[in-house]
Amino acid sequence: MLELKGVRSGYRNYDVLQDVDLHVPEGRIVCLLGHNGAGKSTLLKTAFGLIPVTAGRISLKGRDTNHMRAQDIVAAGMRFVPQDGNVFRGLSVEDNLRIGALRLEGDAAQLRKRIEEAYDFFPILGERRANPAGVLSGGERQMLAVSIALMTKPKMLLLDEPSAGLAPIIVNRLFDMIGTLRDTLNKTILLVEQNVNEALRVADSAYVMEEGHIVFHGPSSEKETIIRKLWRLDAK
Ligand SMILES: Nc1ncnc2c1ncn2[C@@H]1O[C@H](COP(=O)(O)OP(=O)(O)OP(=O)(O)O)[C@@H](O)[C@H]1O
Repeated sequence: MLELKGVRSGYRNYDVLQDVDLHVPEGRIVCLLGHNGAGKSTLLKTAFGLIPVTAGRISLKGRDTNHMRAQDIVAAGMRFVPQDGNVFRGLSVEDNLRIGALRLEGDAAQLRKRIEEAYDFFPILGERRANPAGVLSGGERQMLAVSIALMTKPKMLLLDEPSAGLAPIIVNRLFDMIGTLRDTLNKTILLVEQNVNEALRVADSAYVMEEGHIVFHGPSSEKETIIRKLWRLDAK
């Protein structure tokens, strides 16, 4: 579904990503792990067309997206859920969903259907539909952020640390929900996470990043090796 080959990208005059190869197969959850500043968010933003590629190639469903803008990447079937600022706090839950639907605004029946689908998937959002997003709990806000992205029926989601700041019990439910997105809605997901245990519980495979380089790629069952990589216990 998503393929990065030899990708370099970064900010102003320096590259953060260094020859990154990464593959997210269709219908799978792939998690991207690494310490703060390793380049994980930069990778997601690059894949979503928010940061230009200086070398290498990115493709989505076999189509080159290197020079595509984020809005065209959305149209091609991918949505990005950033870590912060992923909902309009002053707007109601329902208005957030409307905005998430982008160009569907003109088709009232389609829009209503998608909103109801969001409420079916997350009943708590239906109960809170008239509330401002700013009063939702952290977990509810993440559900809304994901639902906003789902409004255009993307095939692929990029999720940047969805569990940040959430209580452990909520984190557990959130990851169950991420697994359900794959298992019942057939979504393909690239997930950046600090919560290694929960991410590996639902992911099919994992990448570990260090200083802009991929230093490990393998199935999520190789948890011990992954943790050794993260703790830098392996000799380089
Ligand atoms: N807008 C920016 N301008 C310049 N440098 C940036 C910018 N955003 C990030 N960086 C730098 O790029 C490097 C990678 O940052 P990035 O946010 O991708 O890391 P990360 O692995 O997602 O970290 P975290 O887990 O803390 O979110 C860091 O050195 C960071 O300081």
